Amino acid sequence: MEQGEENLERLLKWATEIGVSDSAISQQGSSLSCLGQSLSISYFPDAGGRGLGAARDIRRGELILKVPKSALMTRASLLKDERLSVAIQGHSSLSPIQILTVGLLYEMEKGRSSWWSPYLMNLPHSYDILATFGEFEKQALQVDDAIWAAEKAILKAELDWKEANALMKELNLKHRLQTFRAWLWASATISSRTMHIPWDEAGCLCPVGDLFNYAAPGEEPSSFEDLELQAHASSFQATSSLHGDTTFMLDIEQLDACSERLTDGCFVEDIAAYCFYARKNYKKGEQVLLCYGTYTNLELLEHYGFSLDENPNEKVFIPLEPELNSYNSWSKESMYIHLSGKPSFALLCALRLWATRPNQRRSVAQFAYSGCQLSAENEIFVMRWISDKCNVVLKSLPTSFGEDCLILDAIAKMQGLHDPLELKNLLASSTGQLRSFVEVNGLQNGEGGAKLRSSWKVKQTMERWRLAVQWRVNYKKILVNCITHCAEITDSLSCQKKSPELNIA
Ligand SMILES: C[S@@+](CC[C@H](N)C(=O)[O-])C[C@H]1O[C@@H](n2cnc3c(N)ncnc32)[C@H](O)[C@@H]1O
Repeated sequence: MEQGEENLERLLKWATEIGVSDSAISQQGSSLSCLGQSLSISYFPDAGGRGLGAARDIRRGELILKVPKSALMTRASLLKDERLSVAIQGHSSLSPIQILTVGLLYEMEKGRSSWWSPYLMNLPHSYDILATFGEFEKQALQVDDAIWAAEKAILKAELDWKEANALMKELNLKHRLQTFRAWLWASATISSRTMHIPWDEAGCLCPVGDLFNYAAPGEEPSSFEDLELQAHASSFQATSSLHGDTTFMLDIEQLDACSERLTDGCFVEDIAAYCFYARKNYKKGEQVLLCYGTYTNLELLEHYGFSLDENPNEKVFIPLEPELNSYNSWSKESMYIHLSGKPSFALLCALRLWATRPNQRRSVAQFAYSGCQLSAENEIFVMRWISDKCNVVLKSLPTSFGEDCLILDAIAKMQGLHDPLELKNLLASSTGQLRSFVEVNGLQNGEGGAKLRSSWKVKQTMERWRLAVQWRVNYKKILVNCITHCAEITDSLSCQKKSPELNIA
């Protein structure tokens, strides 16, 4: 058996002993594995890698996993260690997340003697959140807002680490656990894996529960989603009561308590356990996904180290005239382009009003705010204005959408090639941004292919570079879609204007 498999087996055995269960019927200690009834660990190459699959057909709203409070790694559970607890008292300025981060490193130091060791040894060895990006990957984001987000994330991580240095020294952590690299690992673990708990803003690490990969919530308002889920949950409550097992209920208050993070998992006070509920029906073998919250791709990259090609919550902001804000009460955050390329409701309203003669604005404001077109001329002006802005943004970036798609293909090819000779030839023939990657990573000599294949660091840089290019491809795709959308509207309105009986102006 491979080391990875052995480690997973150890995790499942330990989790079973401490009461983690994917079965609605409590079977602490009586089952060989805490999984197998509803879920099983599988590998999903296109959606998060290691994750949890349905071990049977699952109905929406069903409780699929329960992790007792005693298994959660929280600040409170870590601070049961007296040495840590005493040391922390002298560092009251550290934030809850900094304390959880130090606590995690402190447990890592304990190695096999840590109570959480079966869990800790199954954590990823490295992460790709924005704070881990080097200069090359950061610049590969191309868009100022994204580069700033990366810079901010890196500076924040450095500052947090420096502030926690004294405590780590006092705890006498091994040198390698006191490095910025180790800090990045621990803070990325916390950023990408913690779940909300009502009693601690730092959240908790939830063994087994943190194996669920992410699915974005749809476009429907979350309150509607919640209501639907609540309705289903009440029927689940009735069913489970029939079995005389009232512990497996998800009531409305508990559901409301599910917060920004894993919104379909929440801590249920009555049974003192973290509970996970299926957000839709699943067929046996399908990956069971969880919604960690509503995130744009940049936010996903920042906190979780991945982005989605089809993220319904993606937003692309285009530069707006400063005076635009004085004509409306929409916030800047509400004026953006959707995944589909369509302008947001607020952006359209604001621009329609802004494009109206000042002395007419008052009289048409009501129409504009209800989302109506004001006239064909007005709409055509607005569409052309948006389209021009999108074009300006696209042209200001160093590479085009088409070039980026080719770069992504080339990266995929490099990541998939295993023959050093083929890799060497590919590297030798590289041009443009691929050439820059080759040079920055010292791959230009004859050994480049072998280095690319064997160096963990180069592979990591390439994966982060891929993530940056993938992010900007999706960003540009939305701008391209928006230009197409604007052209379609403009064309159709121009045609209508030419036929007087259809003129809507
Ligand atoms: C809570 S963990 C999920 C389990 C994780 N795959 C593992 O092997 O431990 C969250 C991490 O999984 C990965 N992930 C989750 N959902 C994903 C998705 N839809 N696409 C790509 N990566 C995803 C990201 O690396 C993210 O930081």
